[in-house]
Parts: sequence; C-alpha cells; structure tokens
Amino acid sequence: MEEPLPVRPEWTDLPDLASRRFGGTVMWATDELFAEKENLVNPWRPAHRAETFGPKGQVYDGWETRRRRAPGDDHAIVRLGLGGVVSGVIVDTAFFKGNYPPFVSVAAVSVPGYPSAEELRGADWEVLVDHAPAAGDVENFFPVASPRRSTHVRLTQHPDGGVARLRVHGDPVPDPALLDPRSLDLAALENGARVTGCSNRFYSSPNNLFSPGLAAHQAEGWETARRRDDGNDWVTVALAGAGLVRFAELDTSNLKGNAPGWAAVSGRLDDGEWAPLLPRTRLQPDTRHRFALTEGPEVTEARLDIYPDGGLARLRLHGELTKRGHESVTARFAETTA
Ligand SMILES: NC(=O)NC(NC(N)=O)C(=O)[O-]
Repeated sequence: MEEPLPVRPEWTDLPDLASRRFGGTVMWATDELFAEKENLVNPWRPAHRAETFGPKGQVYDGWETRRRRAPGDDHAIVRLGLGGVVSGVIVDTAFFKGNYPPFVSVAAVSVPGYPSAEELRGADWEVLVDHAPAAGDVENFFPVASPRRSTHVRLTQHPDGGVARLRVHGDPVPDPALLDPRSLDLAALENGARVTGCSNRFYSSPNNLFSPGLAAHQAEGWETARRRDDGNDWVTVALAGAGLVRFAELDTSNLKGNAPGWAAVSGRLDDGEWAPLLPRTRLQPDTRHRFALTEGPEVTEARLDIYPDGGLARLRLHGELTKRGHESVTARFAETTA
C-alpha cells in the first residue's frame, strides 16, 4: 500500500513573511557556533550531506547552537520581509535528529521604523507559540491566531539545538503611508494583494507571481503540471484594494519549453462578474511582455488564465487605487496595528 501524502495545513499556502525573498533577515542570535542563523530564512528547502565535518563539527543547513552548559535558552530575532498578520509558523528541524530543540517558542512584535536588535530585545513581545514540544527532522506546524500585524518574530529553542528553517506564513499588510495610491502594482503581495485561488500548484506556488524583483530561475516563478485534459490553468488574486489597472506585465522569463501559448487577464466587478482587461494574447517563451490596457472599470480581484498550462515568472498589474481602495488599505492597517 502506498503511504498517504501528508496533509499540509491550508495556511502554509500563504506567503512566508520571513523569507529572504521578501527581504527577511535574522538580525541577532544568542549563539550560532555550529551553523549560521541566516539559514533560517533561506527560501529553498534544507539540504544535508552526512559525514561532512568542518572544524567545528558536522555541517548543517540551518541555525545550530552549542550544547548549553548554563541555564537559559537560545533565541534568534528575525525582521520579517513583509509586515503582516501571521496565521501559522513552521519550525522545520530537517536533518536535526540528535540535536533538535525538544521545545520551541515563537513571539512577535510590531515596531515601526528600523529598530536595532538591541532595541527589540527589550520590546513587549506577544507569544504566538508557547513552549511547544518539537520533533526532530520534520516540519513542526503551529497555527497562530493573532489579529495583529507583526514586523519581527523571535524564535526560542528550549534549551538549545538546531532548526533548519523558520517559516512565518500570513497575509502582508502594507503601511499606507508608504504606498503611492496613484501608481502601484495592484497585484503585488507587498502592497497587500492576496492569492484567492489557483488551478494547480504542482511545481511552485502562485505567490511567486506577485513577489518582488525578477525570478532568477524557473522555480522562482509559478509552474503547473502538464495538463492532459481540455481545460486551462488559472490564478485569481485579490488586489491591494479596489483599483484601475492600466498596464499588465506578463513575464515568462525562464519558462522556455513550458511557457503558455496564450494568456488572458480579467478583473472582477462589484457585481461579481468578470470583465476582460487583456484579451487572450499570444505569448513568447522567456519574455517580459508589457501591455498598455484600454481604460477599464474599477476592479477588486484579477484572474490570469494561461492556455493551456505552463506558468509565468511574474504578473504585474500596474495602476491606481480608487478612493474606496485606498480607504480599505488604510482601514486594514489601522485595525491590525491598533
Ligand atoms: N554529530 C552532531 O551533529 N553533533 C552536534 N552538532 C554538530 N554540528 O556537530 C551536536 O552534538 O550538537
């Protein structure tokens, strides 16, 4: 009998706010003698080669502290790449088998501006995961129910050990003071957009479509499995707020043998109907296509259809927030920051 596939909690589909891809960084740790704290936020999966010894011991892909000989615990402070509301954290102890922490805690805080690690150490931390038992060589999933926007998190290993990755999944909440409502990418996660549906996530997450910068290689975009039916693949995204889309960028960079043949973009109106923004258009492989759109209606959500399958590196929908859209962005920040 085949082993059933492990079921991942739904919140793991949300973007990892701590990821280095968004600019997350590990600012400080009590110790990192065996393995560097920076590995905690690497976006790729942890790897391991047994019996690879450096001058300090076995080489691990993660953050590993020495065996404590004094009372206390080890801590690391992470500045999130995107401030947001956290729905769950993964403490991934991949390959840490005899040296994982038996218990972990995660706390979060919201501090405006650019606090130093020293300033953060004295902050008023909200506990998200309290002294929870952790297992070795596995992703430890911890759902979180905090309505507040967080900017930094603190991981504690009780008392010491190694963690390969810390993933902090949630919804980005942008600071409206730092957005220009007259000109922005309405589909960017960092502006508060959110993936609402997707036909196929086989090779990579649709969140990648709406991530900052260019995709360095195929795995940094969204790629679907080969379809063997008559349908087509698609993604829907709730925009940063209600807005007008003026330009679309459909980037097939790095998709050479698997770029879609055609794509279309539509926008959702208040009555729930979909209006075309970009009609079905032929695409070239490995190309940043830019399209100026004809003056369209106010939309709150966008849908990308690709024909028949493949993927895209990025989808950018440049435009402006309407008054209503800007008000909703401002309200969300106020509600989650108060
Ligand atoms: N063999 C080990 O992994 N030992 C330990 N860690 C490293 N990195 O060597 C340890 O005891 O914590």
